[in-house]
Amino acid sequence: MTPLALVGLPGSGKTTIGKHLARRLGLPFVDLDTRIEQELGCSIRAYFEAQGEAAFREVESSTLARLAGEGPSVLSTGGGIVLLPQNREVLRRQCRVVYLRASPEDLFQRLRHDRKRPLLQVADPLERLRSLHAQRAPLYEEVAEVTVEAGRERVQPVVEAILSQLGPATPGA
Ligand SMILES: Nc1ncnc2c1ncn2[C@@H]1O[C@H](COP(=O)(O)OP(=O)(O)O)[C@@H](O)[C@H]1O
Ligand SMILES: O=C(O)C1=C[C@@H](OP(=O)(O)O)[C@@H](O)[C@H](O)C1
Ligand SMILES: [Mg+2]
Repeated sequence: MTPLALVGLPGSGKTTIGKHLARRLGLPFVDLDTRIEQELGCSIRAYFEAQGEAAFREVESSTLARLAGEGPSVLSTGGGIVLLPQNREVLRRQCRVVYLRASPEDLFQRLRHDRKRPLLQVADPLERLRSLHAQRAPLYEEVAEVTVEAGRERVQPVVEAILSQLGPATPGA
């Protein structure tokens, strides 16, 4: 059985929804960013600031490749996981992928006071979210088997929408 991977922009709920979904399916929950932080021994924001984004992407890519081969789980990724082609290949071939779709405006409302996300620590985070959305939405769509609206719905209805769209072949169901 393959991992169920959640993709989407920062704040779309990958970590939050992933925990609920894993509990519902009786599967282990793995948050890629948390795993990376444990392995690096520092926060992603600190690593970004010290080593730069390219170094983070390398660590992220090798961690994804390893976790995707570890068996069934709900795997919450980071928002930039789709940037490298090799990650898209791993997601397409080795995972069932759910895209949590949300508008930059809704995400800005959620994240305006959040200080953990390095890419949003800029003068105009809404503009940054708009440009991340323009760049990444086609990439999320390219890897996703299922897309659910996650910007305005509460957590539980998003979980139900995912389960009903994935259907009976859902791992662990
Ligand atoms: N469907 C939702 N409705 C309301 N708040 C949400 C929803 N999904 C996530 N949140 C909140 O938004 C913030 C970002 O969620 P998070 O799960 O960290 O997103 P991601 O992992 O995609 O960056 C958290 O404070 C979380 O509680
Ligand atoms: O969008 C991105 O490029 C990133 C999103 C973050 O995860 P979330 O999507 O959970 O915020 C984290 O992986 C890192 O800060 C980079
Ligand atoms: Mg997250």
